[in-house]
Amino acid sequence: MYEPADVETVGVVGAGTMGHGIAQVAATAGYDVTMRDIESEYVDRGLEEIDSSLERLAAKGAIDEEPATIRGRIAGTTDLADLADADVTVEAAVEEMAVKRDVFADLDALADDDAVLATNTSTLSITEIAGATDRPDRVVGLHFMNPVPVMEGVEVVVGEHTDGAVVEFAHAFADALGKETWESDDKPGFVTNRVLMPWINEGIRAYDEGVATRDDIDRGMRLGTNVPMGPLELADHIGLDVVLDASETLHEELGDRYKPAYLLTRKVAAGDLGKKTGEGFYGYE
Ligand SMILES: NC(=O)c1ccc[n+]([C@@H]2O[C@H](COP(=O)([O-])OP(=O)(O)OC[C@H]3O[C@@H](n4cnc5c(N)ncnc54)[C@H](O)[C@@H]3O)[C@@H](O)[C@H]2O)c1
Repeated sequence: MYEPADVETVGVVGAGTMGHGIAQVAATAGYDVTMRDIESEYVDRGLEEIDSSLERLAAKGAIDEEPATIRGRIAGTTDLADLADADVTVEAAVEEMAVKRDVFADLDALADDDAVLATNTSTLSITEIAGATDRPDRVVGLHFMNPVPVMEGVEVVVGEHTDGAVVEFAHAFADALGKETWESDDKPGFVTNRVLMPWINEGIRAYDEGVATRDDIDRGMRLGTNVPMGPLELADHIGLDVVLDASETLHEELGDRYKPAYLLTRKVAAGDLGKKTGEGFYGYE
């Protein structure tokens, strides 16, 4: 098993909200990064987001190198085979088991035998994803928080067959990216989403049932419980489709107390997914 210092190249699958953030922090930590999405327009959009995030961080004096230097370590691609040299790959594609299993089977076939394959899944079983590979001992959950360059925490999720040395590597690798970790067993929603998703859904139900205005629900939770965002603004920030996918998985696995709120389902059906579409519980420019 290698140490984070032995890692040269990091692969990232998915250039969306999480994927481009993970690529950015890995490049900022000095690793060469190859980021893959299925369409070149998604890759380009991810790279543009990285450019503007690095510019913002540079303006605040929060990064030690020039944005161009960090950005120069990131290559975008639509070809998964370009991740063949990656010592560790973090998958951040859509939250669908079939997609993740396909990605992991393909990565397993092309990556070095000792490469670590990590998934950023919010709720899906690490063990089931690992089952698509011949190296379930080298598959681990690395659950980054959104926005990745800002949030300091990473949840390390341990699958049924994850090797202890790989778990140790996952903590050390997250540490090398400037993050702090905690560990969860591979149970639905892990620690964070098991507790967070019912909180968000209850906020949406309270809004739908007229308990308070949208703003007062968020304000009440911010001021009343000292969290930086209330449930409705946080849902918009995460993406309502992502919240719904996570809630549905928890509902299937853990029963009715995790049923997604009706208004969440309706907004996703309407295509109002939060910040990323400009409309969710709030409107965005
Ligand atoms: N959004 C959050 O707050 C958050 C937080 C923690 C974890 N996650 C998890 O991270 C993962 C990604 O979420 P996101 O919010 O970045 O979603 P997103 O919709 O912003 O991005 C997903 C990207 O994956 C791409 N994709 C789909 N299939 C692919 C494939 N086979 N290969 C490569 N790319 C593929 C899509 O084109 C899209 O660009 C999900 O598993 C999600 O549950 C999300």
